[in-house]
Amino acid sequence: MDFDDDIPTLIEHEDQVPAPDSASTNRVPCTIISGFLGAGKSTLLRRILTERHGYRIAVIMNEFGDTSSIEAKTINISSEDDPTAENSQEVLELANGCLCCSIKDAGVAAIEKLMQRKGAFDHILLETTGLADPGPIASMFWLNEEYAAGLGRQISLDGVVCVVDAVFGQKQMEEDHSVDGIGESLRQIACSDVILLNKVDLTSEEQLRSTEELIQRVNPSAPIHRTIRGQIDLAHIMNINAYAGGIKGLRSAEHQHDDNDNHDHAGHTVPAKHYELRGISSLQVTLPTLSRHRLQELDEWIRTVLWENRIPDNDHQTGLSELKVLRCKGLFVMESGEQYVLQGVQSMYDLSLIEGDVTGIPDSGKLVLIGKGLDDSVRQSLERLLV
Ligand SMILES: Nc1nc2c(ncn2[C@@H]2O[C@H](COP(=O)(O)OP(=O)(O)OP(=O)(O)O)[C@@H](O)[C@H]2O)c(=O)[nH]1
Repeated sequence: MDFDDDIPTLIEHEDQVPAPDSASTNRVPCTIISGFLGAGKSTLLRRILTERHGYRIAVIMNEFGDTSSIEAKTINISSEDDPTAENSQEVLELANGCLCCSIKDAGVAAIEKLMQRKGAFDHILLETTGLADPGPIASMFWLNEEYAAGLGRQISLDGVVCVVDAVFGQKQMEEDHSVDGIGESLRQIACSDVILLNKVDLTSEEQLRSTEELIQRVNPSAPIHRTIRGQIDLAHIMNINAYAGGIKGLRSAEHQHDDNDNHDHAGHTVPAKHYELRGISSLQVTLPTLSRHRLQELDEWIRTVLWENRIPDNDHQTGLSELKVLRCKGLFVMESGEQYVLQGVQSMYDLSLIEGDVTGIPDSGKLVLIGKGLDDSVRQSLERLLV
């Protein structure tokens, strides 16, 4: 089931995965696959490695696991600096043109080395371990896009996909503990751009709805797709451009419903929705059209929240353990007609002007924050800034 009709999303789904070179750059998009322990990440990736989809995808897995069912030849890619086996990579070349690479070093350098030896790919899928927080990994790739030289610049972060176990997912989320109150399964959901609710063959409709509701409370902006053994149209997880500043990915936002919007007491509309689950919460705010000055103020507000973990107009809230944004997305519509896209992961964020044709993009802006401590005081602070 998709929540696309009910909840706002900044991610577009297309019937076909767009041609790899249709993007404005020739960077190889990288999708991070996160997910709960045993939820079905490897099953999804193994399916992609064996299916005939016409794409040359490099799949980077934690371990090959049982690859005996996959027809592949092994290639050893050793480093020029270290021709001995120590830092070499073992790569499987699959019949459908995909490459499967098991890495101990999940860093950008390992992928660059792979690209140097085997040429560019149409797409890279990177599996994280079931206990990994995808936020820092996503930041690393994003940072790399900005600062890396050479090959590193050719990799761009496309999106983060989280595979959730339909049977145990709800329990995992409800029992998720950690020192700072946000356990790994909640972090994974919070940082995701797309959720796959997998193993739906093993549970009831009631359980599925209840799990979907919980997921939605943690991350209202990620579409949820139900899957069995990772069966998913690749267009839902590849080339989603979740971190790009372009207009792709924004058009579906016009289908958003705001039935439960809040109105402030002065009668102004700064509609907001707030959800919370075990310390992790999200805040969605519909934004009015912005003047340039207001945009600067909003930009400053976001920087303070992201970098100082506090709201700007509340000096008493030192908040380092209170307020923490894990993911933010936004669309800002200017009085001049210009539109800006905000993308943020952890403390990194990017505000970029949408260039070209903006037809079909909604005329009201939106800000979605996902993290910890996003309570009424944060919403009110935004209202004070915007109204
Ligand atoms: N019935 C059913 N079983 C599934 C489905 N998806 C995966 N499985 C099984 O669930 C088990 C775990 O799947 P994996 O793909 O290994 O899960 P994973 O997320 O990679 O696991 P870790 O890497 O250990 O976190 C395997 O035995 C799969 O065959 C599904 O949709 N339905």
